[in-house]
Amino acid sequence: MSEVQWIYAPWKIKHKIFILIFLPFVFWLSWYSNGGNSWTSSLPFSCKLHYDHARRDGSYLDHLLEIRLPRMNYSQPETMNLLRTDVAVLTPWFAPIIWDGTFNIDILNHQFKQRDVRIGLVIFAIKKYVVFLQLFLETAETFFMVGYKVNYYILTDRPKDVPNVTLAEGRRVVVLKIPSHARWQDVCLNRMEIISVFTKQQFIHEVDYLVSADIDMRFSDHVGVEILSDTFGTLHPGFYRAKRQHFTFERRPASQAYIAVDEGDFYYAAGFYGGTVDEVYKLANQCHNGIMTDKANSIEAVWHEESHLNKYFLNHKPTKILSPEYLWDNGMGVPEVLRKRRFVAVPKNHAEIRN
Ligand SMILES: CC(=O)N[C@H]1[C@@H](OP(=O)(O)OP(=O)(O)OC[C@H]2O[C@@H](n3ccc(=O)[nH]c3=O)[C@H](O)[C@@H]2O)O[C@H](CO)[C@H](O)[C@@H]1O
Ligand SMILES: [Mn+2]
Repeated sequence: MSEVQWIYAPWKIKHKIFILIFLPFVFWLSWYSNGGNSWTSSLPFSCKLHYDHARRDGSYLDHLLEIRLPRMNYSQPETMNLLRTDVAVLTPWFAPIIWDGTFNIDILNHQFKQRDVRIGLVIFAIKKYVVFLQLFLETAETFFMVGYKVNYYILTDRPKDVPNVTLAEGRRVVVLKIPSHARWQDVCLNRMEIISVFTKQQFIHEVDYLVSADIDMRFSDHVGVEILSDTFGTLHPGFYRAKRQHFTFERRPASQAYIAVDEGDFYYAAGFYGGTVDEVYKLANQCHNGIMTDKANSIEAVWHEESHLNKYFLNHKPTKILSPEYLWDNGMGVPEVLRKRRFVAVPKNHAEIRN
């Protein structure tokens, strides 16, 4: 008799039992150790997906990518000298306030490029506001997130009026048709609901960060990854020097946007804010809920969704604050602290354009 013992013989009854019990266990272990996201994550063909994901995440493959990146030469960061002496560059909750002179864009690009971040710029062009699209898009191509993947999400009731603008590689226009509203106030208020719905449905699968901007604006200087953070808000050009009791917060306690006179950090403009897709979803959803509750109580906040945004940022402090360089109105002149005007209001005839 032969002494050969089969170590692995799937055709034998005992080994079949072995396969039936052991193989599922191997798959389960692999799935579990992959974070339990998807059973396909344990298969080899998903490696590339995971690699791409990790790149964007800035997580565990960083050290591999770094080998291929060039060395950087830049002057040593200062520990004993201030970058700016004329403005605050940090909030009491340790969020940086972004002014010209406070950041080195080369260092930031070096960091963000490794993650290959994708940015969604959300803009509404309802009714006559489509006239602002051309200049907005052209100047965004020159100044906004140059060198990065950008999706321009244009929410409009007039898709046919979206102009054809030449875009750099990796950047595209995504036109999303939405209904219009008779009152301009409702167009503004409705932005929160639309952003929350599309973020959950679509944006979350396509980009890493979302930036929401007014359309009656043009870019006139660099706006790049220095703005990106979990959440960021912009200091309103009309109130960045004002005392909090003069902020135009909603002051009626009946509104969900109510803020007392002795509360509030800054007055944030609704014309430029953003964050990671997850955080923008939470923000838009919560503001939308506040707006709906107000509606049920027959009250409309004084500055519409901007009032609700300010209430949200009071309770959920932004992790970065943009100086008014990132939202300026030339009607306010050009104070000395403002070394750059990056995103500027385009003058408009309110009565004409809103009706
Ligand atoms: C710079 C800034 O902080 N602007 C805020 C401010 O004024 P603005 O006076 O700048 O508001 P606005 O007329 O620009 O309206 C806000 C945005 O809604 C869209 N829109 C509005 C009306 C319309 O018929 N079609 C249309 O597409 C468009 O994207 C526009 O940019 O107050 C508004 C609410 O009162 C919003 O909070 C704006 O974000
Ligand atoms: Mn505006």
